[in-house]
Amino acid sequence: MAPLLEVKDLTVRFYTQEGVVTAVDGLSYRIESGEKFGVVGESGAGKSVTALSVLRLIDSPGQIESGEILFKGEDLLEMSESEIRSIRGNEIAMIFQDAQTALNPVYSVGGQIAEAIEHHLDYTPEEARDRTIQLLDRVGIPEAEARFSDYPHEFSGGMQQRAIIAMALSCDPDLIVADEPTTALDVTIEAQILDELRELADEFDTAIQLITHDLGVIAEVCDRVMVMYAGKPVEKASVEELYYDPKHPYTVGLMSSIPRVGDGRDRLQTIPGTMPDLVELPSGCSFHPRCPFAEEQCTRTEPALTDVETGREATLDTEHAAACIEYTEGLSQGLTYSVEVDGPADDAVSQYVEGDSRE
Ligand SMILES: Nc1ncnc2c1ncn2[C@@H]1O[C@H](COP(=O)(O)OP(=O)(O)OP(=O)(O)O)[C@@H](O)[C@H]1O
Repeated sequence: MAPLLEVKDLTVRFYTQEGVVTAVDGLSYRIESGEKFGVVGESGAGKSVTALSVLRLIDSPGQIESGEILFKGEDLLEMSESEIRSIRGNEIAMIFQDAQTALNPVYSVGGQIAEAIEHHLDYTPEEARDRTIQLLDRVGIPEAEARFSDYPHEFSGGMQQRAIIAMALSCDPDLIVADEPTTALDVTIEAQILDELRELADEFDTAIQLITHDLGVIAEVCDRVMVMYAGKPVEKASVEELYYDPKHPYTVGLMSSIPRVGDGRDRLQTIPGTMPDLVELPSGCSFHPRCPFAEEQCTRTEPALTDVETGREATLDTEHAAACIEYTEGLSQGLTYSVEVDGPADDAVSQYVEGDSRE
């Protein structure tokens, strides 16, 4: 059976007055049926553009330049507008950060969900209403039946986001693309909603592509993760591997921004510097100007995404891949640093935070 989603060599550009922005550059990844796949990186990494591409929602001045987006083996980029519309909201649902734009203020919350169910699943109005109430209840809305007719403004932000999740699940999609679904919420509510999202997606066997700038959110929900920097994947691994054995210096830097229980800090250090201008990327490895481990050759050589075990170029089947010259095949000596950690990356993180590069 074909994998649920396979993105191959996707490149997306925006033609702006400042120049041509390559927001996504030769990106490939795969999501298996039922899998929870995280995409993480700072603002401007190309996460949202990737998500919008999967839904074929890139508008001018943006353009999908090349690549394939295979959904159950069929290329979404080759489909007609009407074919893609029947997939959107039906087989692939989406959840965005801003609930306000997803819920129409002039219709009741329950009414909107029920209408989507009637339309997509061919239910009678009564069946759709019952299923809506069940779903609202399942996502944790108290007295779901009584609240069916409430308008969006009568829901708190957290409840609105729960309703959006109910809406996304209502048509039993195979894939939910969730872009920063809980960023606007308070941390406790965020954790509850992420738990529910994960639980419901497991129950319905729905795959998730979860986009976030927060590795803590990935840990709550995902099985596998792709770290993006300046439009490219810099590391791909299972969540466990990524946390216990991160290979790319950027990943380690992102870890230093996860708040830890008991460390007394709220949001911690962020990686010094900012994402480069995507119109004119630095030479060599795009991350080198911010990398505390960078050496001269990092300014000249752009590292391919490499299997960290074999040193060969990564494929979609590679378990753990990183795009750092440290892992590139043929490098006679490698770099002198190593990001090796026993615990959850603590040593490497503190090394990073202190700006202390290797010997
Ligand atoms: N409509 C647009 N017009 C021009 N450039 C755009 C547009 N949308 C995105 N871009 C470019 O693509 C880059 C990647 O954007 P994207 O929204 O995917 O980043 P992101 O990783 O999702 O960050 P964020 O968390 O801020 O959304 C941006 O830095 C910007 O340069």
